[in-house]
Amino acid sequence: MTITGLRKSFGSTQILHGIDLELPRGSRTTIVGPSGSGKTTLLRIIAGFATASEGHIEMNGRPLVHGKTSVPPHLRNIGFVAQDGALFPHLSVGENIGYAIDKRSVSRGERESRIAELLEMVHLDPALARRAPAELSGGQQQRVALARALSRNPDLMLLDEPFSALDAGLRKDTRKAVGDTLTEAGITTLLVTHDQAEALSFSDQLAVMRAGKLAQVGEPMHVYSRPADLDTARFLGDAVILNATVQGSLATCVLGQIPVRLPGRLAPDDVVRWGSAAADSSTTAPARDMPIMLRPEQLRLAEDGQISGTVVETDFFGAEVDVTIRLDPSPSDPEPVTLKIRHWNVQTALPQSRVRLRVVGTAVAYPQG
Ligand SMILES: Nc1ncnc2c1ncn2[C@@H]1O[C@H](COP(=O)(O)OP(=O)(O)OP(=O)(O)O)[C@@H](O)[C@H]1O
Repeated sequence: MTITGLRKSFGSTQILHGIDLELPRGSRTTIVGPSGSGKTTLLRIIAGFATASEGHIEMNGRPLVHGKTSVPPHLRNIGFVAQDGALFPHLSVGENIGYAIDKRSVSRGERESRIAELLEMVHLDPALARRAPAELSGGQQQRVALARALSRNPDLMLLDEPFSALDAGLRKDTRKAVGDTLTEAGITTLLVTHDQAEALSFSDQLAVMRAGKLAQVGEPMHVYSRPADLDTARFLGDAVILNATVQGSLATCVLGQIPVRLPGRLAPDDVVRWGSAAADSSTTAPARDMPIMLRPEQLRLAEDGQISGTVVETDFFGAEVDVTIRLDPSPSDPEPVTLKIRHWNVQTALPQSRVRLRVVGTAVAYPQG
């Protein structure tokens, strides 16, 4: 599916400011963004529940939206699973799933075996078909909602925060089962969420939305490690942001000298313009002050590390511990700098202990701040 120049206004307020997004066939894409950034509005336009003000949507060569003209929702062949699954409470699980299977064109036996097949597809026991939705767990109900959406053999599946009502463990398992099912069926999938971890783990492609625009589109790993701007960096996880002087491809900061690279692309055709001097890796390039960003896991405790400091506090999460460290003052930075790293052993980072640090990998430098 291809979305081009999509805009949407409610009255005089513009909500979507020209969205361009390509969903390769059979792929999984996640749109992540803060509340109110326009994610649901975009999903509703794709589903046909809302109209666009401008722009185009094309699926498998067929135009679905052309400005204000659009194909009605029931002719789009798009499945939709909402946050609460929205199962019909008065129908059994089987009747919910079979709702869209035309009773006139298939026999009762064929219909029942199709329902059983759909239940198996979402990793549920076909015997559940006779139960009422209320007799199922939240995770099972979401899988039934997915089976119902799959019964139409959609070209595209839209998932609007379908896991957000589930508790942590169930959420992870259901997400995996749903993702696997859709990939096995070869269905192009678009998930909307405001959960960063979910966004990074579910998809092949991640689109970060902010204030009605896509701030960055790319592979999740790439967007996480080379965010296009500092807001995206902060939104997708913890970020250590430091003032630095960058010359060529080397930054000098409170952590010593660190190799730096460019932020990722904003969108496929929109390369960030880096000052020509900074792109030049030669040391004759002029030095410039700018912020740099590292992920906390790039800072490691190491006995032979060049940077020393004192642990101020720890925050224990089981497998991991967040360690806040006050760095020793250096001649270039007489003001104390405090930063947070991620460590695996709470015993080697007790509060007040003296530690040494080293930096792993490269930082991302932001010439525009
Ligand atoms: N029918 C409407 N009329 C007027 N404004 C609307 C309408 N629907 C949405 N909006 C506004 O559009 C903006 C984007 O809303 P949208 O629901 O798309 O955001 P979202 O990113 O999905 O947020 P959330 O994560 O909270 O669901 C909000 O400011 C919202 O108030």
